[in-house]
Amino acid sequence: MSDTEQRGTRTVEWRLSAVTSPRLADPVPVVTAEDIPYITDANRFQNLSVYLPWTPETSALVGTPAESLPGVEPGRPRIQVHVHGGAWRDPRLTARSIEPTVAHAFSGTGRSAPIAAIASLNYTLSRFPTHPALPYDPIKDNHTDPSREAVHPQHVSDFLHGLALLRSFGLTDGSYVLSGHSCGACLSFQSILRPPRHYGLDHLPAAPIPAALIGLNGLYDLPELVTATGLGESHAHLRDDYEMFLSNAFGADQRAWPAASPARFDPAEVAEQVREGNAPRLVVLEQSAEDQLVPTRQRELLTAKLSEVDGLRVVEGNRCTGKHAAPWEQGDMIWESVQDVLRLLQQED
Ligand SMILES: N[C@@H](CC(=O)c1ccccc1NC=O)C(=O)O
Repeated sequence: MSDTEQRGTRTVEWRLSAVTSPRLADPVPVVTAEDIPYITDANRFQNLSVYLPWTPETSALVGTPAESLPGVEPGRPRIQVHVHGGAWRDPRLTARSIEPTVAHAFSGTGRSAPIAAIASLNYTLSRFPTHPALPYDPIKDNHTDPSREAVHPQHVSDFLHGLALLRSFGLTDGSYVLSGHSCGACLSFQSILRPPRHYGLDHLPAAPIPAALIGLNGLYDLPELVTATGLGESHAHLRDDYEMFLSNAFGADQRAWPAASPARFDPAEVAEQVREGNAPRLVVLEQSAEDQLVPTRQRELLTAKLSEVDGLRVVEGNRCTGKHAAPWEQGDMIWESVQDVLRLLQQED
């Protein structure tokens, strides 16, 4: 292993690799640094990966330690940061799920890509005692895997530690677009629209502020996911699954769920964050009408709530179609959505 031990965290070197998308004929070469820990004595999910397009400049980085994000421009959105989904519990859905999107973003060889880097974060998961192949129950398994025992607000805490590492790599306010899929969308909106103190995380630094937030097939109103009206007829059969994984991720006391739900944030408080420059002015919400896991009502509720926020532009995107996982599995939809956001941001300049 070429990694070197340092201060209880690992330094990871840039290496040449390739990523694929089912929608592209050929693998796309990239320069990547994978699984960079963002906290001392990290568990196996407290890390992030960075992907760069393969260019003469980035080739020169291969074999050197990944310590900065090349191509950051102050105040210009040149970076995408992504948070994966998986119901806060699926160990098979990781930061690598952004790779098909990376392939689309960096497939135009010779042309300079509109963004300079894509970072993708892992975070500690919650228990998943009923996973068909990889079940984990803290009591039965005698706490052998802390990387699968998170309870809210640990997911937010991990994500903020990850953004703090990216800040030390050069990420600044306005220099990136933040995307999240499913529970990753929930985590992004939780972490950016409310300050750390909302979760009792006052000891953590606030995140660098993204230029825009993109929610993809996201979960935004947790109490509604366990009610008949919230789920609707099409998704009513998922009630017990939702109740199980939301209880594992947020605690069984459902009185704590509203404060953790982006669709229930106080619009006046979010407006104050926007006014002070501590939250983005643009939010794009993507929701596939054919999503078999997330009811479209989740997006409707968040659109309605965030439309009450003075100074915030809320746009319903139309790039996501097909099943719940299609956006990250195929990559092209997420990349189209990021490009839409870059265009919307340009219009505002
Ligand atoms: N394979 C996943 C399914 C899943 O991710 C999921 C299921 C229902 C509603 C939302 C989901 N994902 C959100 O992150 C699981 O069962 O953990």
